[in-house]
Amino acid sequence: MSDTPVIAVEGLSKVYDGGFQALKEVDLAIRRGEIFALLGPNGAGKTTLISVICGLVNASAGHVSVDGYDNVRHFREARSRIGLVPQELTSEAFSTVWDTVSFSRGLFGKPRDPVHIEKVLKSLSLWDKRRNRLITLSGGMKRRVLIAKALAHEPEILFLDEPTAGVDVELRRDMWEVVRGLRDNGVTIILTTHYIEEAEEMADRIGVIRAGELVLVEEKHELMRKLGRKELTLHLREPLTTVPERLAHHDLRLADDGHALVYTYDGRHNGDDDQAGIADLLADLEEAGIHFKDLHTRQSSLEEIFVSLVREKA
Ligand SMILES: Nc1ncnc2c1ncn2[C@@H]1O[C@H](COP(=O)(O)OP(=O)(O)OP(=O)(O)O)[C@@H](O)[C@H]1O
Repeated sequence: MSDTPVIAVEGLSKVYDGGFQALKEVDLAIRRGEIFALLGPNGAGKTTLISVICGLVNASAGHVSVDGYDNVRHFREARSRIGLVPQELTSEAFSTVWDTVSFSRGLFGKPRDPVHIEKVLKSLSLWDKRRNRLITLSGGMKRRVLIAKALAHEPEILFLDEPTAGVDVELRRDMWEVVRGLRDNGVTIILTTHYIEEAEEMADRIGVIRAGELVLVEEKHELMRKLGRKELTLHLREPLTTVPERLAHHDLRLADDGHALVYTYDGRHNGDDDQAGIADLLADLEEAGIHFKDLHTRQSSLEEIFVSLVREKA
């Protein structure tokens, strides 16, 4: 993986006609070969950001370079490196899979290359359906056709706008496999999603956009480690009505009508600190004569982290 970002966004702002500012001085560097998930509430500016990077919407200020090419001055070079997967198939209902995908390649001025189209269709398990008209395909296959179209001109970078919006769980997992496969073949992937689970499952890095500002860009694991909270739940033999005074210095609360004690600790202090905290707690419990019959731990999900982040910045 080279160090030069495959996409460099600098000081990008967008004010739409009418004066609405949808992006505010966004800086972002996408690494070659990564899966980057852009998260944000409705109207945060995700689609605007993608559209500006892809050259579909003009920026009001700032620059974007794609593989070293300025996306305005060298639009063709920049755009040819990008595949864009929209949410839905428009028109073309009566074309065949093969024709639709081949046509997309032509739009980028690339010479016909049946071998490449065959490779793309096979990689997306669409080969058997190549003679089918789009109207005869299932929802999942149509989504695959969208990806095939975006890959027809051999882009290095693939943007997926809400790749699994409104699809069932099985198809979602299936799409995740497809996207991972593309990444394994060296394609850089940028996806927007409302499903935090999707980012948690797939992304190497996560960017959170809120009201046009990129409020955070972080390695997924780092984000979960830094902001994640951990919980230890002790299921008690005898229920308690209050947390005993001698345990008050631990961060404890009662749950399950006094049948459980929940100890919350910070994901930040992984390691010795926590070990000491839990060991102290257990010793104090023993001394207080509180016995438990079972315990379990959990770590906060990206969803919880995200909700607290968006709330924090509000
Ligand atoms: N052509 C336009 N003219 C004026 N305002 C626009 C235009 N397109 C988008 N906006 C506004 O810019 C803001 C960002 O929109 P954008 O579509 O980028 O958000 P998003 O994060 O993709 O949202 P969603 O998750 O709902 O798709 C919104 O307030 C939207 O109303």
